[in-house]
Amino acid sequence: MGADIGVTGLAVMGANLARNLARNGFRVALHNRTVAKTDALINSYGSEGEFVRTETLAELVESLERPRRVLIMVKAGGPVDAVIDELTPLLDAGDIIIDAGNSFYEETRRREADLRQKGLHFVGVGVSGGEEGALNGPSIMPGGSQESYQSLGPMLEKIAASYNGEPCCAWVGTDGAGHYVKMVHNGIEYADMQVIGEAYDLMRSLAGIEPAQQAKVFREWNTTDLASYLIEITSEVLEQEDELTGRPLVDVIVDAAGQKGTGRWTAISGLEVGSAVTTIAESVFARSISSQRELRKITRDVFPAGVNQAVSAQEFYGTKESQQDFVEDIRKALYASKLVSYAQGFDMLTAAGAEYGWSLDMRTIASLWRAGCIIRADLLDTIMRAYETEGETPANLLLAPEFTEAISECLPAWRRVVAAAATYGVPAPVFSSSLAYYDSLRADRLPAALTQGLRDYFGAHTYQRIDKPGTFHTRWSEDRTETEV
Ligand SMILES: NC(=O)C1=CN([C@@H]2O[C@H](COP(=O)(O)OP(=O)(O)OC[C@H]3O[C@@H](n4cnc5c(N)ncnc54)[C@H](OP(=O)(O)O)[C@@H]3O)[C@@H](O)[C@H]2O)C=CC1
Ligand SMILES: O=C(CO)[C@H](O)[C@H](O)COP(=O)(O)O
Repeated sequence: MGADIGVTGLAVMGANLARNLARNGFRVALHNRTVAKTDALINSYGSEGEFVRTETLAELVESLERPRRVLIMVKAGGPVDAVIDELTPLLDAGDIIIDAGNSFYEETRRREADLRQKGLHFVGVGVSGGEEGALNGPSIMPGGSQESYQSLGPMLEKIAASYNGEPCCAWVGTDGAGHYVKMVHNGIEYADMQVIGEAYDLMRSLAGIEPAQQAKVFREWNTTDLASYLIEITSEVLEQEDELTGRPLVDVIVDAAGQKGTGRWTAISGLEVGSAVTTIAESVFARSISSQRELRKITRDVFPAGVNQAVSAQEFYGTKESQQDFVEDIRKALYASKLVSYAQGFDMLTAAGAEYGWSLDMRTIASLWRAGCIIRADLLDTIMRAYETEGETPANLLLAPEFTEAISECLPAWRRVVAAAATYGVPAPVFSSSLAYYDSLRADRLPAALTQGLRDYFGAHTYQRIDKPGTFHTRWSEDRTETEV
């Protein structure tokens, strides 16, 4: 009997997905470029299910039932193409190649089109949940053809996380749609982490609340409408003591955030599809600034922190009562900013669906993120409900009845927190830009009118008028009369 599926790429994610498949009763053929990893997996976990050890991709393909299903879980980019190039001549029409890594959706579109020509199915699948999720049930976002999902779906649904008995796995759209949805998930993940970071920084810098004490605050917040995996693990990271120094671990970690690309792609794609994903983009830039350590050092030397500002902030927020009020303000600012990042994520999904011809269903996508993935949060169940009412899809999530009241309720606190951050010089780029997004959406008039006037002045770019249809230009360098063009 052949194996049900082959997995190539047995680093943390591939190894755990393979184990998850085997634990769920599938016969799994294993392959890794470095054979020692295959052996390590079989030695440690071989008793968890049925594994077939292979040393080459040819052996892997040979060991599979038809139509063959090969899941690639290697480093995104060139390695995926290298594996596909080696696999393709070994496969037959109707076989399925699955790329479950964090591949760039445009590459998935290219690979899918290319392999379709050769009679193969190529399925780009977004997988989220990290190491633990891959093993015990991740959130799975498959793209590719609907036909391939018929063969693959039951298997993926079986190993996925479940929420109220529903699998967090559903076909989301053709070609690169799965990887696009995963990319947006990661963009939101960046924003989620950045708003948590800003809340931590403000509590510490302005109210003097130390990490261990903040762990309790985050644990408390996890019982509110902020309840989520990332809030939960924040308390664990904050209470961790460094073995070597006895200091809070967070104080000995270098303050330069890494990034592998998905956040940057989200920001770029937002610009391309014309969706203002300011909160998400600002989160990516926050990581970029953190990594410019040399520049930060030089700047700090030129503009030292205002010691007096910090002292007055401590006087203001340091007393027990004002501290409590400030912490509650920060919680509200965090929640409102988080809502904005989800609103932007879904807005760009809507725009991308139209751009790429994907029938992305926002309700389904929200449902997939309710469990298993890194951004899982109670909020996603509410978002799912916001998209449930047929014919009443909100133009923007902030306008859904589920959230309008929440935003109004958080608003005064959100403004106070942003004002405090600016007054005392604590960077809060995402709290601020999320508030600016909200204010921009609700503004009666934007200064874009002046921008249009300036564009017309220097480049004859024309403008439209509020009081009559048509396109107009003022003869700025002549007699300044207006002409319709
Ligand atoms: N880590 C995480 O939390 C998550 C990761 N992902 C994505 O899943 C994928 C796998 O991630 P992860 O498990 O962390 O592993 P890595 O991204 O670190 O990739 C390591 C794997 O890629 C293989 N590999 C690298 N280059 C090649 C090549 N040229 N040819 C063949 N194989 C190659 C390695 O083989 P060898 O052992 O021989 O070096 C190894 O199996 C990535 O796309 C990642 O972005 C998705 C969700 C969460
Ligand atoms: O996909 C993931 C989680 O959902 C991966 O952990 C990814 O590496 C996170 O992105 P980055 O490394 O850029 O923070």
